[in-house]
Amino acid sequence: MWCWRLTGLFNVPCRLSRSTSHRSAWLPGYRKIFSAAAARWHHTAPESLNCVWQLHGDHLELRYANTLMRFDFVWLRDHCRSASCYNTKTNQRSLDTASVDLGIKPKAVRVDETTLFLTWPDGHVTRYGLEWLVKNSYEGQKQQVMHPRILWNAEIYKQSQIPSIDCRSFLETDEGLKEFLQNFLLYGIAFVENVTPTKEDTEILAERISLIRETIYGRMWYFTSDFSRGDTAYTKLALDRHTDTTYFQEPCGIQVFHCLKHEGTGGRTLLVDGFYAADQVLQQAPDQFELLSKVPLKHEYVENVGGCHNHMIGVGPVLNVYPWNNELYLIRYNNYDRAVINTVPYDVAHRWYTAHRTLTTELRRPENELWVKLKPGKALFIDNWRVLHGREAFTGYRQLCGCYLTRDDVLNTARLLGLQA
Ligand SMILES: C[N+](C)(C)CCCC[C@H](N)C(=O)O
Ligand SMILES: O=C(O)CCC(=O)C(=O)O
Ligand SMILES: [Fe+2]
Repeated sequence: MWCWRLTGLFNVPCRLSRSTSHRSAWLPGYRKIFSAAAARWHHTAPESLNCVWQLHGDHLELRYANTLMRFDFVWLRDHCRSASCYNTKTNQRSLDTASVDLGIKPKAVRVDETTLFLTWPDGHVTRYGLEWLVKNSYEGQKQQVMHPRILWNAEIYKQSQIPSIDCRSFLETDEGLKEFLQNFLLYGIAFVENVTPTKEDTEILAERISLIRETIYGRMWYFTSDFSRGDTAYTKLALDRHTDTTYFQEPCGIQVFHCLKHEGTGGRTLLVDGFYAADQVLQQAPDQFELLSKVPLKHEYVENVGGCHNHMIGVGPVLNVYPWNNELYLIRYNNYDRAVINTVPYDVAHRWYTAHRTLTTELRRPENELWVKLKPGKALFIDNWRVLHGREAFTGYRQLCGCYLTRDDVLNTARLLGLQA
């Protein structure tokens, strides 16, 4: 499996395994530090280079498992897992962090093969497993991806021949559900087949993996081209690729679509991996990627049709990345619902339009477009934080049902099944 990482705004993402790629980046510098300070480094055992450490004025430096880590002393006191500091039954901290002296420094440090021991001025002893430190340190985190993913264009997606999961296996077995969720996490889309084409059966599917997110559109919704709501979705017109609910402070995490009926032509669904396109931007123009991840934008939904009156505003950049490793986690892209740009001065606005054009060009490449015709019985789950959807214009009567899901609850289900989410 490819492990795609956005290693840094000004780096090209790589497909190398995580340890090799990062180590090569810092090893020369590290060697220098290491040899200059060699006399003061402490080893686990004289013959072992497994773990070495050094106490500095304001931090502890530790090298273990090819990771050079630096820990703040308050951090080390704060994360103490001793019985008086941490409740392992609830997995909650009991220590009052505000009671820790900000100038605290360990009075003794010792390391054996597996554990770091710190004795604090008041005599309290903190123990850390070295493996735990690697996993939980900033330096360790930087080398990890939060969400393993496979970025795709139409060819890659088709080549991987991801099967749809049978409805019964999805509903009745953990293996079926897990396979579905693994596909969903990796690709941002997944299908369930042999679903009874009703709103009620679609609801049962949704509830198998998450809480349903009720919105201004309701809990489970039906929609046709009756313009019952003041939005283009409720017409027969084509809809260009977009993500939904960009005008929420937290856009809906997942969208479920199930076509219950279509007597007519057209109406195919378009799917585009927004992260694949963003990754192309990162490679071609990292400064444009950065701008798209920094400029805050407003999206807005103003509705005054029939009895429906709504005014929603959501603020956030087009690309949302974790600042410590630059990994993308959310794309907000909806040119219909984007509001007036008044959050940046004119020159930044112009640079933003250039960057938006680069991203749009990638999103519109025909080779990135996956077209599917939704049919009764086949439900589609879309990661609305990653994969854009659109539709072709259509004729005739077409009825879609579906709902939005809360992202936290989908990821919760995935983690409980042992998946990294
Ligand atoms: C899915 N459903 C028909 C209920 C709502 C459609 C919302 C459409 C809106 N322009 C957006 O992109 O958020
Ligand atoms: O009609 C469709 O296939 C999708 C319309 C749409 O974008 C939506 O409902 O969010
Ligand atoms: Fe939509």
